[in-house]
Amino acid sequence: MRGYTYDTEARREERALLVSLVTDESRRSGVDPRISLEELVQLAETAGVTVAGTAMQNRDVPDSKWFVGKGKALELKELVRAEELSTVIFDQELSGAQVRNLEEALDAKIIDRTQLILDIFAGRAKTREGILQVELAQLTYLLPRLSGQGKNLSRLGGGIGTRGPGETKLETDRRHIRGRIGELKRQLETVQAHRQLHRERRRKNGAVQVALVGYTNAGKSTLLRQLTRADVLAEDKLFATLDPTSRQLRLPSGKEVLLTDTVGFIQNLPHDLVAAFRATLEEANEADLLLHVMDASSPMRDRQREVVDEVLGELGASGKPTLLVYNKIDLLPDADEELLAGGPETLRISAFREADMERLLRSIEDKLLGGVAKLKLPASRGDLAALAYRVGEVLSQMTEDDWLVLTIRLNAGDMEKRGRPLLPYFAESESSAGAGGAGAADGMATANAAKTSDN
Ligand SMILES: Nc1nc2c(ncn2[C@@H]2O[C@H](COP(=O)(O)OP(=O)(O)OP(=O)(O)O)[C@@H](O)[C@H]2O)c(=O)[nH]1
Ligand SMILES: [Mg+2]
Repeated sequence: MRGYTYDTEARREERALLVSLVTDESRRSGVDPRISLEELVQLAETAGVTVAGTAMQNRDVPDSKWFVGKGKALELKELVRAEELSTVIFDQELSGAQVRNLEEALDAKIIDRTQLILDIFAGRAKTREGILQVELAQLTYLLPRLSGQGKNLSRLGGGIGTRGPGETKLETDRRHIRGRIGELKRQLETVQAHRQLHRERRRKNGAVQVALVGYTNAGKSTLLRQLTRADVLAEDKLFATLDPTSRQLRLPSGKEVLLTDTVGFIQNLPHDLVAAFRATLEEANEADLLLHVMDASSPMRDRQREVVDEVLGELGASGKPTLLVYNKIDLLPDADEELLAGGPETLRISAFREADMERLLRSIEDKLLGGVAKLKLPASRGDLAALAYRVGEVLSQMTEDDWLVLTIRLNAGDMEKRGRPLLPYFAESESSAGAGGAGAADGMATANAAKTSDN
């Protein structure tokens, strides 16, 4: 039998066959199995595997022993032998028993979609939190698959590449793994509490936060780089980004906001995994505005958009002010561009066009700034005037007798945090661009009316 230890060299030489089983259940899910398999090819390539070919089988339900039908298993065995393949990767999740049976029968390493994604994550996590999360997800995946039988556990742990729950850890028993899971959870709690503190401090400082979210490979990191001139890794690979990266972003008015890149989403991501990355995605949850970046050139773009919306829903971030950004428009023929769904809140851009970046910045600003309002302050209250400059952009300023009249384009978020002393002085509010802005501006007008009737 093969020894399943992999170094980078071996990883490069890995040649795999990719297999998808189409069942009644998967047909009901509405996910096109060919598109999913196509994505599996990209995932495998991202993991450094050479894809030798793909195969599909239709069956009402998976075979409990072999997952695919027995005849298909024999066919695969023949292929593995003839093509000298090292690995067979399945597009669906396999049970521990199925992995063992197939490994024995095909004499190849068997990996499923989840494990492949976990392997990619393991190779890419950089921060302590990311590394802990990946190990936790890997062990959670592994545990129910260790159904006794005294097999060498390292065989199950041997995914693509060597990182992840290292072989030494896996040679020990389940109890050890459970212990490790508990330990990882505790460590994560500490790291996350720390991050929470950090976030709260950021909030207190009044930093307005914008988060880039979207399907993997949509161009989020590229946009972060183009918009902030930051040196951020962007690659034509799935899951290039695992750890959230934040950079200062200067809007056209000169206002600075914090722009955060997040891990990309993918369909059929097991729930455990989503949970594992929940903390990372909390950055999205905390944001004042989401930029939902889509790859307009992908034939799967509508499905991808749904997947992202679903995950955002699970995170409790669905109601957030969101700007839909169709990216990579340069790859589309003009005629196709019109087919893109979306209303006035939708932007069509190419990350590589300077003019589009300026347009995007303006849209972010419009979306963030909650509307225009007039503020009438007693000229003696210079302290309040200073505050006014901090809650938005002052568009004009004039004096009327003993009053100072300011027209301000408000930032709704800031207003809530720091604008309380100003509330009674707002004379009127005009148009409001942002979602949160309308409410805030109304509130101010009302507060003013109450004040006026007092006098
Ligand atoms: N043609 C074209 N390519 C783009 C555009 N934006 C990004 N790309 C390319 O798309 C690929 C993926 O970009 P990334 O920025 O890494 O994507 P991401 O959304 O951060 O991906 P993950 O971190 O994997 O979730 C890279 O090769 C980019 O150069 C665009 O507007 N036009
Ligand atoms: Mg990225």
